[in-house]
Amino acid sequence: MLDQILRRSLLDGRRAPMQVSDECARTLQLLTCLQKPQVAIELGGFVGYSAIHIARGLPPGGRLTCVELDSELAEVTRKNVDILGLTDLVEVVCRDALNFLQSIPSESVDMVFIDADKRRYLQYLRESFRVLRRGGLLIADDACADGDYSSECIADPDGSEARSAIHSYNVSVARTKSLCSSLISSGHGLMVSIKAPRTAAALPTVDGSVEPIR
Ligand SMILES: C[S@@+](CC[C@H](N)C(=O)[O-])C[C@H]1O[C@@H](n2cnc3c(N)ncnc32)[C@H](O)[C@@H]1O
Repeated sequence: MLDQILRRSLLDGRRAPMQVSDECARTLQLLTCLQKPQVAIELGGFVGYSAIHIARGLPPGGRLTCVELDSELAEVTRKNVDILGLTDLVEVVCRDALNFLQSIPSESVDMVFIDADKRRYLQYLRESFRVLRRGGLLIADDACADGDYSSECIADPDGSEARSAIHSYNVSVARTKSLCSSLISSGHGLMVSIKAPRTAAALPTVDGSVEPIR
């Protein structure tokens, strides 16, 4: 059923497939099951494939907000979520991901999955770090930076800006003592980080350096 939905959503040939791999989707579902988030956020919905897997891993009472900039894709995601009977669990918001994150109160979110504009990964990191509660889970797709990003952004035709931003993201999470991170090699790589449950010592900055928490 899920495969049929995905195939139908891509069939018109206007969209290059950019959803996570099947293996990655299962890993996301598994991580969601383990984290048991009440409040989860996904940045970059596309046609809803990863959103559906995250939603399937949610505990009772848990909700996912899926943020997608493209109104047509947001509508396709809504439709696909509805076909699978997950409408009560997923809200699809048509909005810029960074702008959305900036509107969220600090330490109010249990899980963030980053998969929107690759060039903005460091900004997403900083805002996600702020909105995550201690013990919150942060997952970033494409951590191996080995995908073809040429179809994702007209302003970055060879994907070099995307690759460089992902690299800076990886360096930044590795240097941030208040994040415990590890790379899972599903698909193009999932960088998985937990915000330290105890006193945070430092937070990431947009240039990849680390500054102490005041
Ligand atoms: C790689 S796809 C997401 C795939 C999806 N997570 C999945 O696995 O099924 C990236 C998506 O991010 C969306 N996007 C790009 N820039 C964005 C932005 N600034 N804010 C929100 N969404 C954005 C694109 O329209 C695209 O649908």
